[in-house]
Amino acid sequence: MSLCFCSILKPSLLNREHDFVSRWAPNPSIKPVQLFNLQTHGGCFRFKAVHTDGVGVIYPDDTVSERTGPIAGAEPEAEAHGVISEAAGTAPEESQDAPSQIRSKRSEEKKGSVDESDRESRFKLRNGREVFEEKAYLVGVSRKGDTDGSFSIEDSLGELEQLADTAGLSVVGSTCQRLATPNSRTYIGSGKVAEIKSAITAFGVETVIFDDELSPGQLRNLEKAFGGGVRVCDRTALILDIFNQRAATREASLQVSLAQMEYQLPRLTKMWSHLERQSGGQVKGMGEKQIEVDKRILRDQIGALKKEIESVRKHRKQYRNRRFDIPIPVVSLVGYTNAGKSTLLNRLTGADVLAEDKLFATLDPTTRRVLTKNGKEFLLTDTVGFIQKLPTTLVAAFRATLEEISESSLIVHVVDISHPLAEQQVDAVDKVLAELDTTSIPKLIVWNKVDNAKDPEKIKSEAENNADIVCISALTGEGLDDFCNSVQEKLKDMMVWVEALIPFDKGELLSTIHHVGMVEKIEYVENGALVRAHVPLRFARLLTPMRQTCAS
Ligand SMILES: Nc1nc2c(ncn2[C@@H]2O[C@H](COP(=O)(O)OP(=O)(O)OP(=O)(O)O)[C@@H](O)[C@H]2O)c(=O)[nH]1
Ligand SMILES: [Mg+2]
Repeated sequence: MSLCFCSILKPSLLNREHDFVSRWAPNPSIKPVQLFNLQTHGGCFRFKAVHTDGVGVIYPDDTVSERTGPIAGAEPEAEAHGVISEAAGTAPEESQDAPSQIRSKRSEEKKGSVDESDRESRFKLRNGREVFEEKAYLVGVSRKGDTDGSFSIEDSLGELEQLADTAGLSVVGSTCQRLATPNSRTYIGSGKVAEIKSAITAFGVETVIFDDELSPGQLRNLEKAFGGGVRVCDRTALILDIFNQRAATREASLQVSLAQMEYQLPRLTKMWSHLERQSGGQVKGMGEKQIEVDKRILRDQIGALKKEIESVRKHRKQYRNRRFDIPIPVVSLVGYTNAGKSTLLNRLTGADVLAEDKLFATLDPTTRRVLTKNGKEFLLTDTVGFIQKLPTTLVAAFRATLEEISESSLIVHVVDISHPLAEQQVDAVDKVLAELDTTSIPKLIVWNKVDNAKDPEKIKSEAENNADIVCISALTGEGLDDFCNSVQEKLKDMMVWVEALIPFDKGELLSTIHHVGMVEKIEYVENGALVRAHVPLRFARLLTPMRQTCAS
């Protein structure tokens, strides 16, 4: 993928020595090649390659595409999809560039290929970066028999458009097809392929985005069918790209890189088979060997990333354990992307987490202390938003972050109740929560953006009849006291009943009971304060030596 819309794999993010170096040359006159910028290009790869001595241009795109033909012994599904692109005059250091620099460099390249008058107007400022707004065309497929009440194909395409917009693309059209089973070679039928080809010409489309994950072979075949340098990609690549653009911390960058590599690993298949074709079969088997080498290198990088993420995970756990020493319950905000989680955290704690009308504004968890009006305390954690068809590689890569959720005392599921697809979004979030093994954690549902709902009164009265639902507007502040009370009630259900005699010289314990527990009665007696209260289990253990049964 190029320009603003690019899934740039950052091989040297962690260990520079793990750079993606390929030593394929069988001929001593051909120097080893360093692949310094591995990008998805419609799910396949475009390597910017230079010889390690910094000279020479190898296999421009055109050469490869001209030579692309049926591969002997290859399954149609597993057609070659690797392309080594021209890199004349490009220094290998480019791999060390920040993504924004790489982006703008690619934007520069693109500038030359687009009509002058059109060009300038299509450079837009996104997330503080100048990006070239590619023209995108969306394609969705609905399966016959898909009647589970989830997102309709139109709804899903609407969401894909939002994702494309977030990634910095301009959507110029879309189409969908109903199929019993997707075509194994091109996902959609040949008539649809022809229809999209016409749209590409008519609208000057540069990128075609499919709403479902495509196989590597399907991606390649579609790119070939559309021709003319049109990129093809799928929803997963788009989401990975947004995450890549949004990753602001080291932890998020690591997790995104891992997800990208895991997405790309199966797509390396047959990448090098062009070598066999170009050499007229004289070095038969070379491409095959190279795939293995490249896969091994990528696997090594994945291994290194996983180790690094594991150390981040341990760090995070230590930090959480330290937090557990303070017996304040942790409440996690979860929900569909754009539901208003960060706005709620900001409103309750005065935090300054980025909250905006874009998908996936938040990638890293932020925890802040909430002090309620009645003097109670709890910790509130904002987390990454979910989406339907969330790539499993992403969930797996973000496990370290998502552990925050599975170790909290209470999960608050924030729903944008004003959204026409609120119900479907709730189902999508529940699906991800089930994957995270959170069934034993109590949940509170928050219907947010009630100020924006068509019939707020109806929604409020519906919520009143359900003890597990609170209606709020994080924007206006409406219902926030009710929210805090409901959180307290839910937390109380998780607490244990204690009766303890707190000596006068341990006064600080008494004030902690007030902050984190629910005090029923305090009686001051000769040698201390006799307390009857609900307290968090961890704190109850601390009080064990002081526990006793009160007389009344
Ligand atoms: N009208 C209205 N808008 C809201 C409310 N709460 C949040 N918003 C808006 O909804 C948009 C998304 O809010 P965020 O807080 O960023 O949503 P989020 O759930 O954190 O989103 P991600 O980080 O992408 O998962 C922003 O434009 C907010 O101003 C609300 O109660 N009413
Ligand atoms: Mg957020």
